[in-house]
Amino acid sequence: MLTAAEIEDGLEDAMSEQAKRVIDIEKLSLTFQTNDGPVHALSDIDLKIEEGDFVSFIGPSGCGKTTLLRVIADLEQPTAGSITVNGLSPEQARLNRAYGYVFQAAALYPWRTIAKNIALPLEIMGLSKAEQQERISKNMELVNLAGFEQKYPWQLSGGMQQRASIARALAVEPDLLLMDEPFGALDEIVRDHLNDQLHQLWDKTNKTVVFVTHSIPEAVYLSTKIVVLCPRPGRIYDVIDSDLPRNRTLDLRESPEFLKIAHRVREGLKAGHSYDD
Ligand SMILES: Nc1ncnc2c1ncn2[C@@H]1O[C@H](COP(=O)(O)OP(=O)(O)OP(=O)(O)O)[C@@H](O)[C@H]1O
Repeated sequence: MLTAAEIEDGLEDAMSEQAKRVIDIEKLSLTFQTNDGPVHALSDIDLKIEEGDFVSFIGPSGCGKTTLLRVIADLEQPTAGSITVNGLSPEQARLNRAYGYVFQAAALYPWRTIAKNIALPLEIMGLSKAEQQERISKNMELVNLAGFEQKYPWQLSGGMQQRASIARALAVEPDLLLMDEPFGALDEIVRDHLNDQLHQLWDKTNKTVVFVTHSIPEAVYLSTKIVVLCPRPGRIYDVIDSDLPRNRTLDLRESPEFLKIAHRVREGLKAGHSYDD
């Protein structure tokens, strides 16, 4: 028989387990009503994301990756099922500034310096000038852009602009970072470099990241969990919990363990792919 203290310990463990769940999605579907009829963007999605996970959504065009990210961010409403973010509705989580969102294009205001772009959400939050300055310096440093504060976006390369937009998302100090193909438009060498930097940043800060990509090496290199989606209707085909070491460098991509996971992702993508796309 369990003692009262053991029951209490068990309850505490269960509660702290519960506290670590960042995203909980159950039987979630989303159908868009369009002039051409309904589009089943997401169907029967079940997914759990824990604190500190790096989760990639990968799948062919139109399988619902962006829609799923937008549901988490409260930018789209599911038509069935449930979702919580930090135990709250996506709307409450958004109002609590639970997440930072990084878009496909850097989306920086060209008439503002990089520092002023990063300051914008902080001004809206009502932080003092000194607090804004502190967060700008800290996050410019984190993305290796220290010294570029007074430049305008057009004076920076595409990769630097994307790093600046990551710094802007981080400056709000969210525990959750939602990233929609942030490096999709960059050449492969720059992309490798940014993958490496993002991995180190995640490792240092232990944030939870949800990341949309089309690239198998990017998904496998960055993720602790890879969610393979397939289209019509958009659904989860496979969830791969990566057993690669947390400490990673780009040469890991040549290892048999890496290639094995990449192979499983590729098989999942092939199964869900239509060559009409
Ligand atoms: N606002 C909308 N109204 C109607 N249909 C939409 C809307 N947004 C997305 N869709 C449709 O929902 C499906 C999923 O789109 P989504 O953008 O989530 O796919 P994706 O996997 O992110 O694609 P890609 O890789 O091309 O960015 C597609 O068929 C798309 O046309």
